[in-house]
This record gives sequence, C-alpha cells and structure tokens, in this order.
Amino acid sequence: MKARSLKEIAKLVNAAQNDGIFYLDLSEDKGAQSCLTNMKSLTRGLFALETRDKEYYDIDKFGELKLNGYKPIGRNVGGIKGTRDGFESYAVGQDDILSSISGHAPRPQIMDHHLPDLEHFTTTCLSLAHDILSILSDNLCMSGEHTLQSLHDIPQSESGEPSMNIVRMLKYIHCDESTLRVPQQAHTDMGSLTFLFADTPGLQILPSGSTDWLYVPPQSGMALVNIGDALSVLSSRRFHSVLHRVASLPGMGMEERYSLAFLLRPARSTIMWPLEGDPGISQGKYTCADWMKMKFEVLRGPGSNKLDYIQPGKEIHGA
Ligand SMILES: O=C(O)CCC(=O)C(=O)O
Ligand SMILES: [Fe+2]
Repeated sequence: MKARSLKEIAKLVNAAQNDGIFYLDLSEDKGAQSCLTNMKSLTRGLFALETRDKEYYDIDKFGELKLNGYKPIGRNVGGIKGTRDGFESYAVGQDDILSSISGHAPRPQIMDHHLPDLEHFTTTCLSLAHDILSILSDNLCMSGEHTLQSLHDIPQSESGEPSMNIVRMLKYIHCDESTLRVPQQAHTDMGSLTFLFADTPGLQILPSGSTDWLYVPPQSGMALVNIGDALSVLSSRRFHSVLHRVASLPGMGMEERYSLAFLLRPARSTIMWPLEGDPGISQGKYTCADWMKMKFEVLRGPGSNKLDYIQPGKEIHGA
C-alpha cells in the first residue's frame, strides 16, 4: 500500500466498498511491532490497577465526546437483549498524546510512563490513515484541497479544532463455554477508520445481505482496519461501514481478551452529509461531533429518545 501498488490499491478499494473491513500487514515494520508489544504491556498494566483507581478517571466525567477516561464493565447495552456489556475500556485523546503545549485530562501514571509508545502508536496509525484516505479520495475523484485527508486531523488538529481521534484499550471478561455471550453489542464505528489489534478471536462482522455473523480472526503482525459511519456517509455509502460485535466462540467461550484500537474521526465540525451533496445547505444537519454524542446515547441506552433514529448501523439520512 505504501508503494501504491495497483494490485494493493484495487484490493483496498474493493474491501472498503464491499466488506468494510480489511487486514493491513505491518509484520515488516519492526518499529511498529515493538511499539505494539509495549502497548500490550500498557493495556495489561492499566486494567490491572485497582478498580477504585480506574473509576477515578470515569470517562463520563470528562465530557460528552468521551475522548478520555475509563468505562467500567456494564455501562453500555450488551449484545443479547436484557444484558449489559462485558468489557472495560480506557480512551486517551490524540491531543493529550501529541500536544506538548496544552494540559491534558487527568490520567493514571502508567500512561505517562508509556507516553512514547502512545505517541509512536498514534503517529503510525495516522500515517497509515493518511495513505488509506488518499487512496479512497482518488477513488472518489477528489483532489487538491478537497480530499478525505483534508477533513481529518492529520497530523494533528489541522482544522484548528481539538481532535476527536482516540486510542482505546479494551479488556473483555472471560466467558464460559456453555452459551453464546456477546459482551460488545453490534455496532458500526462512528468515525472514519478504526485500526484494531487483538491477539485472540471474538470479533465478528455481519456481511451485507447476510444474516449470519462471521468471525474475523486476528492475524499475526496485522491490523484489522474497518470503515466507520463518517466515511460511509461522506462517500454517499460508496464505502461500507461494517456492522460488528464481539462474541464468545461456540462451545469454547472466550478467554479474558484484550484489544487495542486507534479511532480516526473527521474534524468535529465536519457535516455528516454526502460530499457530493449541496455543501451550502448545512442547516439542520449534524456535525460529526453531534453524531458522536447521539451514537453514545444509543450505546449507553435504554432511555434515549433518539434510539429509533440513530440505531447502530441504520441510515443517518434519507430512507
Ligand atoms: O475489541 C474488539 O475486537 C472490537 C472493538 C470495537 O469494535 C470497538 O471498540 O469499537
Ligand atoms: Fe467497533
């Protein structure tokens, strides 16, 4: 992909249009591999902290966009009716990682120890995101100042607004083998691209037109990249935002599972509307920041009056 091989470009565009998810081989990048090893120690060390120490950084204390902080198990709706989620997670905002000028949200000390790893991880994902967006922009015949890259905070808050990109670490509780468990509900990601790293299986996608969930196993040295709502909406649904969830394995349950993600989102004032639509009419339309807030309400549910409108995976506009 880095060398813009025509074969790799065709594979990427095809995956973005049809599957909404693809593997990205990083096995040759020694720097990235050692950074991932360090990020794994950060993730494990972080979740090994005392519960009350983690709860001190509760994500819901730090603003509606949930860019920093800890989400305990059970705060979101689970994947099976009547259940709550079965994972804890911790978000760190891109600006808190890369910006040397302003202050940052309160965070456990272990984050400071691993700041060089967080920086390396973030800049690696941003560089990959830049390449992917540039290939997808070419496919949409966008050029000059009007590209998908220009709508994102790459390298950092180019829009002048605080970035909504985050690093997220997740830990799923062990599930026994007796029945299928779905610790993370089916959803599409709210942003543009998600880079996901996990060592153990559990991720499933619902391919378009299918009623059967399909496991997408992790591959050594590779990232899984998926397309989120924003790229799908901006591209008039040319790119597919894939519905996914985490589930136990039939008859095998799920071991304690860790995953790590970088979530790329457009600049916060980006209008969630097809780029080829009339840019003059923004009144009454959602910005990317509004979209994220509404989507969180759905994940946190029930009790949201927007549930019917903004269900994960449903259309944002039109029919
Ligand atoms: O943990 C995983 O494998 C999936 C995580 C995910 O889909 C998310 O955090 O949006
Ligand atoms: Fe996701």
